[in-house]
Amino acid sequence: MTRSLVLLPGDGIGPEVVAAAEVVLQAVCRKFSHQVETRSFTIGGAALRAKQSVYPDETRAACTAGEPVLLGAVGDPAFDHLPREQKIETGLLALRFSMGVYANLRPARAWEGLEDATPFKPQRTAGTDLIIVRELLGGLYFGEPRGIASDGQSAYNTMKYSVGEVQRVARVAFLLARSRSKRLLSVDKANVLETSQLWRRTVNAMAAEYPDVALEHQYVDAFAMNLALNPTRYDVVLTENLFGDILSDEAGAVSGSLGLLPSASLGDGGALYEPVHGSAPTLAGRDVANPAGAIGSLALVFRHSWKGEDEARAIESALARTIREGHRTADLVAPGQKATSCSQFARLVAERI
Ligand SMILES: NC(=O)c1ccc[n+]([C@@H]2O[C@H](COP(=O)([O-])OP(=O)(O)OC[C@H]3O[C@@H](n4cnc5c(N)ncnc54)[C@H](O)[C@@H]3O)[C@@H](O)[C@H]2O)c1
Ligand SMILES: CC(C)[C@H](C(=O)O)[C@@H](O)C(=O)O
Ligand SMILES: [Mg+2]
Repeated sequence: MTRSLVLLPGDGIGPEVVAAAEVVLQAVCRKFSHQVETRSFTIGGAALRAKQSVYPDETRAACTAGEPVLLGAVGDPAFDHLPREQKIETGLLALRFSMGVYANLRPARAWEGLEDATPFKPQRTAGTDLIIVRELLGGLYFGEPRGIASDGQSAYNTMKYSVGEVQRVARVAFLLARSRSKRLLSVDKANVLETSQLWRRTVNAMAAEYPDVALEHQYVDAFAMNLALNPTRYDVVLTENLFGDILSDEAGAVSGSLGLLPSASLGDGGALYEPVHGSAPTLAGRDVANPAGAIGSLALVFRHSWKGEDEARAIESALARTIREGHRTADLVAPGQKATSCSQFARLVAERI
């Protein structure tokens, strides 16, 4: 059977980390005798330059046809001045919205061999293995009305959630918790925000359907601290869009680098896979980016889209072994120390599949 994967290399380091994931994909196909056909489309600044649109029609058609999509990153400082409707980041949100991917799974773990690479004490981070389930299509990112007043002296965004929006992402989190440690933490700001009060009430009401899952709640400010103090305490963490965006970058620091974090965005149809990091413009074109987040995202393609748990584990084990054996990209070495390049790191992972 031939599987299809849509590739969106995007901007900055995006094409380099996607190319790294492709090298690993080829190794997986050889080992497991799979055939995967890849097709690449433009998005973001690259698409704006080539097609005058951040999310061109042919890219949209490919991404909404039901096949999994692997995105590198988007973002280009040359276009930061554009108004919101034309912004590259607005194109990324349009991609996610068009694919209907409301549950963004962002796993973060401590890596054996990287104990000295985080600012945290290894005895606190060792054993960290958590997944943030970030609601991806609601909240402040999409709420209307939004805008800047005509006199330019004030601006506003709307934080909005419906019961249905909370239920569909909470269901993913409850089921994930059931398949793991049976513990679910929901993070909100219910002491201040009505959206969070609705969020908490909805999640509490659903808990009866999952009596085997122990549900806990924390306010987002307290959890931001606890994630740094005690990351090993947490397993599945459910939260709304903006809180999840911020907390997942913090989880990147707990792991050692944002470049290590993969993600899977799931909905009722298609699935979008992307490293958590952005286009890191200062690293682009230098073969220095860490491709682990993109390679880990490929593992998630196998796990969630292709029912390929063995393949996913093979990729994750090869990644862990490469890191354990001391191969580190520039983000993980001390200044002046020799680093493994992005492309070389990918080859090392591929050899270990
Ligand atoms: N999913 C996405 O496409 C996505 C995500 C985040 C940011 N962005 C966009 O990317 C651009 C840059 O944003 P930013 O600087 O805030 O975030 P960023 O994630 O690009 O970079 C943050 C920091 O992490 C480092 N970093 C990120 N990825 C790395 C990797 N793979 N290897 C080594 N180091 C890595 C960068 O050098 C930088 O120091 C912006 O245009 C932003 O909107 C896109
Ligand atoms: C670039 C931006 C729109 C995006 C987000 O906020 O979702 C990014 O920060 C992420 O974490 O994927
Ligand atoms: Mg982010």
